Amino acid sequence: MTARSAVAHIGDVACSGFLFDMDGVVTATARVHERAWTRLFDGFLEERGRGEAPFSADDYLEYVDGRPRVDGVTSFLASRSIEIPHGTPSDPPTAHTVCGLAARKDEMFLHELDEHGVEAFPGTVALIRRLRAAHVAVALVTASRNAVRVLDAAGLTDLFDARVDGLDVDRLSLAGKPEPETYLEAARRLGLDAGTCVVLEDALAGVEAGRRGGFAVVVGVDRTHHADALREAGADVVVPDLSDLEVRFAAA
Ligand SMILES: O=P(O)(O)OC[C@H]1O[C@@H](O)[C@H](O)[C@@H](O)[C@@H]1O
Repeated sequence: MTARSAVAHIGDVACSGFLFDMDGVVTATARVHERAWTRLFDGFLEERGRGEAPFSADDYLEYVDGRPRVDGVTSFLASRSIEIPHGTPSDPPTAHTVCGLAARKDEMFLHELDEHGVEAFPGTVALIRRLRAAHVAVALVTASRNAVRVLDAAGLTDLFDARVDGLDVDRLSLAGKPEPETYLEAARRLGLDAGTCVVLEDALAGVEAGRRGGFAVVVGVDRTHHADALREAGADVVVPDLSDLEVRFAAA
């Protein structure tokens, strides 16, 4: 539970906790994931040799973005009616299983990360710093199992009062986004009710999680021109960057 107890307003709504997704909201890593997924699935589809359509930007937004890694593989393969064995988490990246493909994708993602480093979005970092200065609670909620590595690389490790990541999803058997369980767990760790917290998300699955969880406000961050889809998934407010979000501060 956090000692922070102030509120900030979005419109007329008083919010005690701000729950930030990571990839695409805090750090510019959504595109890094998307590139790794595209290499993975295009390679996989080509190996099958059936002339199937390549993995597209829409496939990424619909089936993969925001979901835990293995769920991303399962969800995309199901969309193409492709069935392969699930395998086990210890499968090597060469295995022709769901877990093997997930391991292969992680190799590709980490390689890109090491090569290019991680950038944070200045508008998001500035908002988090204003919230912290005003004693409003902030948490990070990500499906990624690489959260610590990404935050460390961006120099943001100490910015959050609580963190729920892909390792927690496994350890606590939480259902990943689009289910609301990771966001609810973050609110619980802050000692707050979902109805007093804001969810800030760029992924359709994450916005959907915020809507299903009964959070006070769901903010969609539209960096890839999918504002309508974010609204349809349940975003109350859509902004191109969090520097555009109007937040008013007031004592609790
Ligand atoms: O593979 P990781 O680092 O555990 O991340 C899992 C997922 O995390 C989400 O935040 C990304 O939107 C997905 O693209 C990614 O697959």
